[in-house]
Formats: sequence, C-alpha cells, structure tokens
Amino acid sequence: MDFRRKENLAAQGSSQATIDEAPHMELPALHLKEGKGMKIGIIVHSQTGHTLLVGERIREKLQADGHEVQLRRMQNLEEGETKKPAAVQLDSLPETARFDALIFGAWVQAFTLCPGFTKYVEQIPDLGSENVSCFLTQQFRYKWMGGNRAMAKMKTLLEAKGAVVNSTAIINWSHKKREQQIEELAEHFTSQYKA
Ligand SMILES: Cc1cc2nc3c(=O)[nH]c(=O)nc-3n(C[C@H](O)[C@H](O)[C@H](O)COP(=O)(O)O)c2cc1C
Repeated sequence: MDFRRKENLAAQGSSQATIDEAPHMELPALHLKEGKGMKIGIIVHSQTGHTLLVGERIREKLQADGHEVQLRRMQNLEEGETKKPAAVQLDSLPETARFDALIFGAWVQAFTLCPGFTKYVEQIPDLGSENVSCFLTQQFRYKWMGGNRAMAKMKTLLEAKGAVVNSTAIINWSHKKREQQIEELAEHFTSQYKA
C-alpha cells in the first residue's frame, strides 16, 4: 500500500508550522484569567502534512476565540519508514512548558501510533496535571483500522507523563466526511476553553 504517494498528494497546500498567538478555555480544571485568553500549545508530529493541517484548523478557531496559540510541528529526519521509536531521529523537540493547556497531534503508522510521537513523549519532561487533548490522523476510513489502538497508546503515554487527557479525536483522511470531521474536532476542542 503506497500511503506516502497518496499523502504527498493530499498534503499539498499544507505549510510549515508557525508560531502565533491566541488562547482561552473553559474546562473546570483550568484557571482562566478573567478577560484573558489562555496560552495553548498545539504540538504535532506530521510527516506529510495532514496532522499539521488539522492543527492549523484548531489554531484558527482558538485564535478567533482570543487565545494565544503556538503551533509546533516535528518530523522524523529519516526518509523511509522507521518502525521503532529508538531508531527515530526527530528534527525538533517542541517544548511543553508555559502553556495553560496542550493539544497533541500525531498519526497512525502500521495500525499503531507513529513511533516518532512515542520518541517525543519519552523525551519531554513530566507534564504535571497539564490539561491535554489529543488527536490522530489516519488514512483509512474507520477508526478500528489502527486509529483506536494508536489513540489508546497515545493516551497511555501522555498519562504516564502525568497529563490529564480531556478530549480525543481521530480524523479518517479518506473518509468522505473528512472536512466535517475536522470541523467538528476543531469546534469540540475549542469549546473546551470557552468561558
Ligand atoms: C508507513 C506508513 C504506515 C501507515 N499505516 C497506516 C495504518 O495502519 N492505518 C491508517 O489508517 N493509515 C496509515 N498510514 C497513513 C497515515 O496515518 C496518514 O496518511 C496520516 O494522515 C499521515 O499523517 P501526516 O500527513 O501528518 O504525516 C500510514 C502511512 C505510512 C507512511
């Protein structure tokens, strides 16, 4: 199955991560400063751009709500498929400190979580009881084709770092309702931070 070719085509138009501003949020566990948005970090592992694109959509909505948002993208440096986290070399290690909430994004590789994200989480400091949401992208139309398993792993890894995972979502890239999925995800994640 040639995922790479499909992904490259589909990812056209996606761009490098940028850094901007924008947060504010409403989960009971969060301490929203009155009249101010929150500082929210969106950290994605994205090889071909799908996961980054979803991160960008979330960022747009959060910024529209007045939050200060930083979107950071990391990638594997290897060209081909790397199967084990230990063999992955990441181009960067986005920092997790100084945010009121974090959103992580990654993708499904070989019916489980991409090893680059595992490698990343292994290296970051403890997240304390940081408020976290996470999402995945996958090529197949159904979440049981790797998505659910990858999400369970992603949650376990983040919780082992002390994170409290509030929301999760999976985008099925070849699903005919992909756009709707992305819109709903962005809406849902953003609604968590409304005052
Ligand atoms: C080596 C490899 C293995 C993959 N395995 C799966 C899989 O098991 N299930 C699936 O739905 N998609 C699979 N995909 C597709 C990716 O999960 C999907 O294209 C994802 O959106 C890529 O995210 P990115 O563009 O942010 O890198 C695979 C892709 C590659 C390159």
